[in-house]
Amino acid sequence: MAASSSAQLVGKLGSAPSLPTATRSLDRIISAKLAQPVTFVTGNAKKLEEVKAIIGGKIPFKSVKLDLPELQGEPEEISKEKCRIAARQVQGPTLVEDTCLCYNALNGLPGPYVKWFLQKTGHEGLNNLLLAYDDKSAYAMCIFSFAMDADSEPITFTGKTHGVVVPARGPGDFGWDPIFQPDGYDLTYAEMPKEEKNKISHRRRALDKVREFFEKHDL
Ligand SMILES: O=c1nc[nH]c2c1ncn2[C@H]1C[C@H](O)[C@@H](COP(=O)(O)OP(=O)(O)OP(=O)(O)O)O1
Ligand SMILES: [Mg+2]
Repeated sequence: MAASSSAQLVGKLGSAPSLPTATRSLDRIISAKLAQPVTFVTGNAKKLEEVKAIIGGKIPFKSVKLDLPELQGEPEEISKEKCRIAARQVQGPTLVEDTCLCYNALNGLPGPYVKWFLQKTGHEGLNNLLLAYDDKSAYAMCIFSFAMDADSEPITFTGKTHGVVVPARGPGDFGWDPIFQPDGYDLTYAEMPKEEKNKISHRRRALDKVREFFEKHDL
């Protein structure tokens, strides 16, 4: 971020020292038009493709490819911490997201750890995790976090799509898409045309909230 706009933001923060951090950060967002486009940080090209297809042109953003740490904890905290780490590098308005695949029979696991299960055990392993259970239902969840800069408390936006876990069907070019079949469809995410997935996906639902927030605050 340019030194002048950074100083301007710090000035706004300094003017409301008694407010709780989250309120203060929202106050700064409301009162400060973005001095530079949002930087969406991800190491995943497929995510970026979907984010572009869903909000490209609606929210001006650029992207940076960084290998962010895979953190542990509750999904919302993971996403916020990921945003704080990314914002330190970006030095300006920062957007990240963390994606979970949550099995109801396993009280939300593998959740944020799905990346490792996928990497180590593949689609078959992700199915086998549910062998002991009749309940194959799951939800895909995306939590975006946005921060004005490294000093701001990130704000989160969550989107969920419910469905069932099935043996892999369809192209295997994006994560666990072949084993997730959203409710109301006979097709897995992988079998759907991209435009269809982007209409109903966890990512779409979260990004609708991000967009509303940007519109509401005229960013
Ligand atoms: O819509 C999706 N459909 C299928 N698979 C997906 C989707 N979205 C993320 N995924 C995969 C990527 C990774 O294996 C894990 C989430 O981990 P997650 O840390 O959020 O993603 P990542 O490390 O690939 O990229 P990033 O640099 O943004 O953290 O689920
Ligand atoms: Mg990651």
